[in-house]
Amino acid sequence: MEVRARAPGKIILVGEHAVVHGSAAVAAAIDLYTTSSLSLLHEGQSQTPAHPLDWIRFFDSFVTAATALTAATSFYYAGEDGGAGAVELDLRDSALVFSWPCSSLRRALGEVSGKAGAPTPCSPDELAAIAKLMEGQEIPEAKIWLSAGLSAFLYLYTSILGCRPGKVVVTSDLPIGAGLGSSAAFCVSMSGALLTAAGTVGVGGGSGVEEWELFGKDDLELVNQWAFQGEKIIHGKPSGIDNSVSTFGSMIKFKKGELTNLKSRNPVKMLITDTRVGRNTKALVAGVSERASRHPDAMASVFHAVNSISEELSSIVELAAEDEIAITSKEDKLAELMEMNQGLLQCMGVSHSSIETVLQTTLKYSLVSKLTGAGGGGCVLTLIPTLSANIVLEKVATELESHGFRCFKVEVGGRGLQVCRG
Ligand SMILES: Nc1ncnc2c1ncn2[C@@H]1O[C@H](COP(=O)(O)OP(=O)(O)OP(=O)(O)O)[C@@H](O)[C@H]1O
Ligand SMILES: C[C@@](O)(CCO)CC(=O)[O-]
Ligand SMILES: [Mg+2]
Repeated sequence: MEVRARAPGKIILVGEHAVVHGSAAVAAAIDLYTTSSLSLLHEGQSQTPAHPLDWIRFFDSFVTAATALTAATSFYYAGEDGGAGAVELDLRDSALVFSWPCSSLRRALGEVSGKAGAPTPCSPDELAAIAKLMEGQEIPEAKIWLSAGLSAFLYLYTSILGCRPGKVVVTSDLPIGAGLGSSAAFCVSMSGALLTAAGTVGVGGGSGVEEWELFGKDDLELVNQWAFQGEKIIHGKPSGIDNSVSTFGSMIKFKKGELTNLKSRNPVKMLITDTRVGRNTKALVAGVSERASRHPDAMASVFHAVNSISEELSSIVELAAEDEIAITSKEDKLAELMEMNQGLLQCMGVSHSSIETVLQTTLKYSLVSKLTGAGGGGCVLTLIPTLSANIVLEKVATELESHGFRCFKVEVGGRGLQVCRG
């Protein structure tokens, strides 16, 4: 049985960081996805490549990448394990394969049997056991940041399916660690695939034809709860906004765990600029919390101001959906609110010289930008007004790319988690 689940990345229009401290924020799904494809294996089933092309890929990676050593070791382990098999994670875009023999998982985590209902948070003991299981993996130094994603994977896999053998292949359109919610899309697609394979969600679904299915609200709620636990392993203290918008899609207002769906008739258009400056959400979120504990009153005022901006922006989106304000007036207001939010993100200490370069460049063309996600580098949003000429867009993108940045346009407010069974 193969289950594929895909979950979108997101943009945060306003409210990042402040949302961790209880303010409202507004986010929307984008049309870039992470896909997790899960195949369950029977105990004793061989994990060596079945298809001749897979053997070619296997040997190719063996000679070209040191990481293939890990893959090779995993096949050896699968044999040593008395044929009991392994749990394998193939990160296709990074050309890295990780594998854990089921016997090692059982030794480290005990006889976990898998869980059908709501998640139990990963305990400190479990986290320590997972950290030990990571020691055997050869993660290239330049990609050491992957270890957080691998830990979230091991937690989700073993908690939902127990220590039974299986293989998950992950591919993604999203830049990783750049503010577009790659960690949430990873956790949502993984939880969606695992819970579907466990028969916990999507029961009765599946038309027998290979097509993308949407889940009902209760199933999505459950996937979202599991994905949030995965996000906690990667982020430390997530607000839950990223996994919620990745699971449910659309445009949402999010405050203290409460989600409001925002109807949006004329979705906003955004240019995204990836500064290609690497950053880490966990560290940036911790940095803002430290600033808040050094200056509690000042930061409370900053978070309060962000809350007002998010509330105002969400009511403008809703009024525009009901045709109560014209699209151009809506865009002027959104641009001003985004500009104000960017100033407050600078107060929080999460901007970066590369982000400032994007802001100054787009301002030359009278376009407003703000960072999106955790900041510190990563991606910047530029609002594209309906009436802006294509030639202006081309010029601004060319100038941004001359700085070494990468620009792309996204569709905003699309679908959340989708699943396909093969
Ligand atoms: N496709 C993937 N494969 C493996 N790990 C992934 C993948 N996508 C994300 N991750 C994990 O998530 C981490 C990036 O998460 P992080 O929260 O720092 O950035 P982000 O989610 O892209 O941005 P933001 O949280 O600001 O929206 C990576 O370092 C990795 O551990
Ligand atoms: C920085 C942050 O507000 C958004 C990251 O996309 C963190 C969070 O809400 O979990
Ligand atoms: Mg993230």
